[in-house]
Amino acid sequence: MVWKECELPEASLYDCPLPLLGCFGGPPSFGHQVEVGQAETIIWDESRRCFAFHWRSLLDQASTETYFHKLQTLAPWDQLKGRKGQILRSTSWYVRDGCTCDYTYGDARVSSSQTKSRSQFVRIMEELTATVFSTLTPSLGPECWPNSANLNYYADGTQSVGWHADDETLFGGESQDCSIISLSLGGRREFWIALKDESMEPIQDTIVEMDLRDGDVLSMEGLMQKHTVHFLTREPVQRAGLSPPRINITWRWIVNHRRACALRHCPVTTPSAKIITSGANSKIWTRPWWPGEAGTKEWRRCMSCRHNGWKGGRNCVQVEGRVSWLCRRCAKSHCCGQKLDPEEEMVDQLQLRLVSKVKALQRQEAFSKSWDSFSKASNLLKDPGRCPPRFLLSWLESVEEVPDDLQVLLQKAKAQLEETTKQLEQNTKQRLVVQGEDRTLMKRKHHGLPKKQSHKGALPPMLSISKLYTAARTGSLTHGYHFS
Ligand SMILES: O=C(O)CCC(=O)C(=O)O
Ligand SMILES: [Fe+2]
Repeated sequence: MVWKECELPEASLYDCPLPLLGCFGGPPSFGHQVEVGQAETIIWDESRRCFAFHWRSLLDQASTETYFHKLQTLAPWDQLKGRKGQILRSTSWYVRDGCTCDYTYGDARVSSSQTKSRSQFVRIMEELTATVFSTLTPSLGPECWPNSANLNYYADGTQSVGWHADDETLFGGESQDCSIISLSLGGRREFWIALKDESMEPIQDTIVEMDLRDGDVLSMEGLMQKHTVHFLTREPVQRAGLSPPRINITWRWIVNHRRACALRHCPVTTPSAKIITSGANSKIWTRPWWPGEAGTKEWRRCMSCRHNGWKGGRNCVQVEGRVSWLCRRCAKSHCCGQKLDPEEEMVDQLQLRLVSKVKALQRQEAFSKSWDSFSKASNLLKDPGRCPPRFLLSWLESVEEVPDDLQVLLQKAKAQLEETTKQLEQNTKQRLVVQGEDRTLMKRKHHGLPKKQSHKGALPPMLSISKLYTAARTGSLTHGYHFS
């Protein structure tokens, strides 16, 4: 990770104080043990006026589960689709205090207009905004809280947001200080931040990686949207279709209301505390890539999880005593005894179970032919170990060979899936995002999926296994996860 000081420094914190949210609860941590309620610094770059902080589990599990469920079912979701009809993710838009501004990214516009469930949605968002900001910045009143939020719903790990900056005119982030505060609910996902070059492309050797888990809050402050881009990776193929759903809420301050908005000429109140202390020893600091920060990193596909996060790979290290190149997450879990998240272990076990079942059937001639034609029709690799689990399950279903223990799980998950899908669809407008090749290309490209899709062709109906996790979280499927 190479963050060098900027040659043309931005205004210093002393010349132009910035009320950093990361410093409200006292000095943030710089790579040390984080105290309860304390923020961990992810980026501290005084030369660019870029600051990012992370709060682990700001909301407890009971709250995250409640809000996840309410937002999943009551937010007016817009389903964003790519050119090939694939769902990129769903989004929703919330504004406070009489604002009627729409939100645009690329050429898709999310309206703030009325919907059936809007009043319930607004009530939940008001409550959630109060919960988060009275914890983060207890000394500030509601008039200082953000006046809008963009929500994203990722049904599973195949859905993501490409490299982009939240530099829309509405928030003024392209040229002035702009704070964005994001809350994660549901499944863990990886979030990368990098300095950007003149053409908005991330500079590869400046990527800072982190995990965002259920209840976590991340702030990006100062001129982050001017100098950096961020990216929510897709999960490794083997795991993507099984990863639990995630909702992300990013609060922002609209500082340039649209012409038609009644608040166009109203002054905007943003936090204005005189907090500029930091405890930082240096003017530039990024959270270390762990483990092996000192070791040589190479951009490769991880040899364990096979994740190709961006441009066919990601930062990997050769951990002592092993020949293979591993990504940050696998290096941690393989070599340093650090456990994966329980949900991920469940996914890995399920994948192993599915792969071994498919492999066992493959050894029988009749099934072997069926698998060959299925993998060919679905453009999959023949080796089941290299196939996404949902395809394995689809095939097992198609040959009626779902193991007994998974049968129970499947039936329950299907019932739950139908119910959730019905509720979700009631609140979801279909929107096709047409991908243009103009000035908006950068943003569009950054918000869309990478050009290549790994799986094409006709597929049998598929079970969205991500819903298993919704079920598992509510306890109804707990017993389904015992594997023989
Ligand atoms: O889901 C996330 O964590 C990132 C969302 C994001 O970057 C955005 O909405 O602009
Ligand atoms: Fe963003």
